[in-house]
Amino acid sequence: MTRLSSRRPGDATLMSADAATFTLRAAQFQLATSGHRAALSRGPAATLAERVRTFFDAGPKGPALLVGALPFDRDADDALYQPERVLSDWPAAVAEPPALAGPARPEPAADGYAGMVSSCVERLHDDTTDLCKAVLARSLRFEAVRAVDPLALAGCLQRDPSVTTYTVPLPVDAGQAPAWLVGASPELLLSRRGLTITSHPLAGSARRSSDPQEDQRVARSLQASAKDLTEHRYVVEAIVEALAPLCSELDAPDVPSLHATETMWHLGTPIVGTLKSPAPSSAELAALLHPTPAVCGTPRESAMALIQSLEPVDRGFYAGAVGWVDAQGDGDWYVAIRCARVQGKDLRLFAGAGIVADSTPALEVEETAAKFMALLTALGIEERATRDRAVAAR
Ligand SMILES: C=C(O[C@H]1C=CC=C(C(=O)O)[C@@H]1O)C(=O)O
Repeated sequence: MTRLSSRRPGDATLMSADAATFTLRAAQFQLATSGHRAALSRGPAATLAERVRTFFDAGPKGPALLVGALPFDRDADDALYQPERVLSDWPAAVAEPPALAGPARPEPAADGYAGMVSSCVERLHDDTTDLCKAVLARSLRFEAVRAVDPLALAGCLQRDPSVTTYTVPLPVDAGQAPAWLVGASPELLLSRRGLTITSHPLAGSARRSSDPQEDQRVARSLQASAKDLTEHRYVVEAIVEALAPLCSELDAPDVPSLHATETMWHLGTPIVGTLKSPAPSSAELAALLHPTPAVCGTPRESAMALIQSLEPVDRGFYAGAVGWVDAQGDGDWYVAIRCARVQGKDLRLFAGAGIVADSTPALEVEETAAKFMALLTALGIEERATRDRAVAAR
């Protein structure tokens, strides 16, 4: 199977996208597939390992590969399928990203989101709850002047070399326009090659500055922020706790390091392990870890209940995971953040922030506004950054 391509997307003999085009482009690894040969039977995270095993055990013809997405909610159905073919040439965008037809429609408005954060902080101070952290998200809805080409949007997101861009077809009802999740994730949930696994959780964030000195000051202050270190620690603890019983070796540094995208600083921890044999597949491991406290919270069940009671929009596949698994169990799964659900002219951008007991509502509004910038910039509204920050924060 040809998965690794040394070709840079955009400079190849180009093919155009079909409604089932899947792309995942990381610094070291690129995968693009076309067509939809067979669907993996749909189901919740708890049954994914078994469904993947059954699929490959049947010895299907075609690429020995499943690609797709896990939704945020472990109980909702995932969307994995076997593609028709693995592309050796990167699929082309057929158009530029279209102009937006009007202003953002926030879901909820900034003051509504600040209110959600206040309710969450109150809950975190309540002695009768076991909640330690919850990640609260909001969205911005836009209409474009014409149908959005997911590959064009991904192409713009690829200007940031630090992220993994993705276009993942999503299930739609009969008769509806095709839908995709399109994004630029900085966060590796789980990668497996043979017995070696890696994960690179992120949590704790600050908006980068265009002034180099100020940018360094922001980075140092993030590294020293007790609130952000706490947010981060919950994520690393959950991942190490889940993986340790499956590994003969597992290494995670005690202190997180800085991880930069074009627009954000994050705290990150590189985790590396060796699986015991027989090793679970990458899909099984992703389903085990997901959703980590980077997108849900601690403990998972209490955080999930709070998210579902406070957020006005169903996350769908935002804050889920996107990736691939092959018949050997190898694969890569990225946390589905910094993304938009795209369907026809409709775009819904998502951003969330981890809330702990000493979070401040206004700062979490600003953090989510900063996280929208990757997508807003890709949509061509960078030049008006000041105004758009206001738009994103509204
Ligand atoms: C939930 C998101 O980011 C997560 C990943 C990195 C840092 C995060 C934070 O600092 O809150 C979030 O946990 C998002 O971008 O929508």
